[in-house]
Amino acid sequence: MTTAAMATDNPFVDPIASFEEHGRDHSFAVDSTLPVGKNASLTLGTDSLIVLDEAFEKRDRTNCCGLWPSGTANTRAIPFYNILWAELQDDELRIDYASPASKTVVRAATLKYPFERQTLEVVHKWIIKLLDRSYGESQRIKRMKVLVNPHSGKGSAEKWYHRDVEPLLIAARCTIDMQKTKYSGEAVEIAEKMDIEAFDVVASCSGDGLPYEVFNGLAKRADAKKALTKIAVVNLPCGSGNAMSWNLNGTDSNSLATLAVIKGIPTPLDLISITQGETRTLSFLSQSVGIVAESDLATENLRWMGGQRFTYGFLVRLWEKALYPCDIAIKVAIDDKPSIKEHYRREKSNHEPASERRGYRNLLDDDASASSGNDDGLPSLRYGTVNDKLPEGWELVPYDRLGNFYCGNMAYMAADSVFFQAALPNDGYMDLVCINGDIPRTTAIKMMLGVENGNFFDMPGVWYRKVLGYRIIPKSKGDGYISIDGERVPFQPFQAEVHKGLGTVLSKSGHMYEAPGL
Ligand SMILES: Nc1ncnc2c1ncn2[C@@H]1O[C@H](COP(=O)(O)OP(=O)(O)OP(=O)(O)O)[C@@H](O)[C@H]1O
Repeated sequence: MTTAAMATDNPFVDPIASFEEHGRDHSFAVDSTLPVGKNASLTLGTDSLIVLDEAFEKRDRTNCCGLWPSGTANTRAIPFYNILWAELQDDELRIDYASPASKTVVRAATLKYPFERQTLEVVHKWIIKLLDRSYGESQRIKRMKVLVNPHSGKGSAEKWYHRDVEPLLIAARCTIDMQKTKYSGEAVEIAEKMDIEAFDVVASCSGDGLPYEVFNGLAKRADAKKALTKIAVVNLPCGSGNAMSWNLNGTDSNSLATLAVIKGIPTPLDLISITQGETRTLSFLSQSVGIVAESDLATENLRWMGGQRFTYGFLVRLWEKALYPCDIAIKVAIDDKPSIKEHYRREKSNHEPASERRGYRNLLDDDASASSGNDDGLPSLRYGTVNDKLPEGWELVPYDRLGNFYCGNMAYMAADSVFFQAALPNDGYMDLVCINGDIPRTTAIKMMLGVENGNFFDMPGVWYRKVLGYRIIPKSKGDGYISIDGERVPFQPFQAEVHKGLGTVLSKSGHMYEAPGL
């Protein structure tokens, strides 16, 4: 049988290898299949390692509840994405991989095969190829600072770390320095003081609160710009709100998120400077004034309701047609939905390297000169602070019927809630949604459902813009709610401006969020 025929008959033959091999020598095919032991072989397929082993048939006929891609009784296809490591130990070839235990759980597992000493060089080369295909552009053996918030969510973060996270990191040969946070704000101090040369990643086993602290700790350093570029901030979801993990890992399962981090690609992330009073902080997720802030922050007493508490708070306020009058000045970048869609599609097909996705070098914008700053600290503020006079061209407009002011830097705000369908990790814009508070109740409920079913962006009452900065001055008397990344801040005016690609995260694609998009 010719190789070409084999390729069509046998789904496990790498078609590229077959094509290259056709009419040439047979070196690639020999190299991609490694005979191991008497009745087994390992083949580098198109996107999987194909393990052919007579012993499977006797040992396990169940294909692990159908969780592996289909093979025959004596083959197993392990996606390269699931391969964690491979090496020679004594006279054995050892392959560590993430084995599916259910649809939402993977566990570290190992394959071991003996090999002949005289084939050492061949096996060695084969391992190099396997690891190349398994990691692609993702860094291997990541050096991880892991922070565990024992109080996150229902208080299980430490247990989940030891059960779901650590074994996978060890199997992938990551180096781990784990620390439990002892008090609120400690992650800021840890990030501010850490040796950034000794680590590649800070992973928080928590909700979104700890990554927020880590970004802000890195931002406090004298070498903030370098630290935010070098250290990837990631979330291993253990909280009640795990938006960061949904956006970047596509899951709130700890073990699947750990695998996504192990295989994650460094991705610049826009960060937003918030000035309020005399403070300057960084936001990575969202800012809200009005119904969203209040539904989240004013329902802490309803925590027992779990995820439903937010929906309940939202519906009560919708029913009351609550208004949150504000004066707002906005530096708009794109203000109509067709242009936003076009921008989104253009960015989706843009695969320029990470180094090109930071700063405002290429933005033809009058304010670009001050964008990057000249020193190693945080970039200077192009639009000044909330205490400065309004930047030129900005105009404060009364929004007296405002119901919801919601500005996002990521797409998912919670599981199943893609509020910002056009959000991109490093397009240099924030996504701003404004909704009037006096729209009919039925429309408001349709909008709420639209967030879950993906129709939200196109709804007529949803005012969606891409913006570079804004100032907001709440007008109601007394104490209201403003939320920055889910944390309550004083009910006072604040100003925001975005810094293109200032931070770094790990993502699956290297340039997009895991949300369905537009
Ligand atoms: N040991 C600790 N004791 C009390 N608070 C802590 C401790 N460690 C961290 N925190 C605080 O817990 C808060 C919540 O952090 P987390 O990252 O888990 O986000 P979250 O999504 O808000 O959590 P939750 O799941 O509780 O809603 C953070 O503000 C952090 O400062």
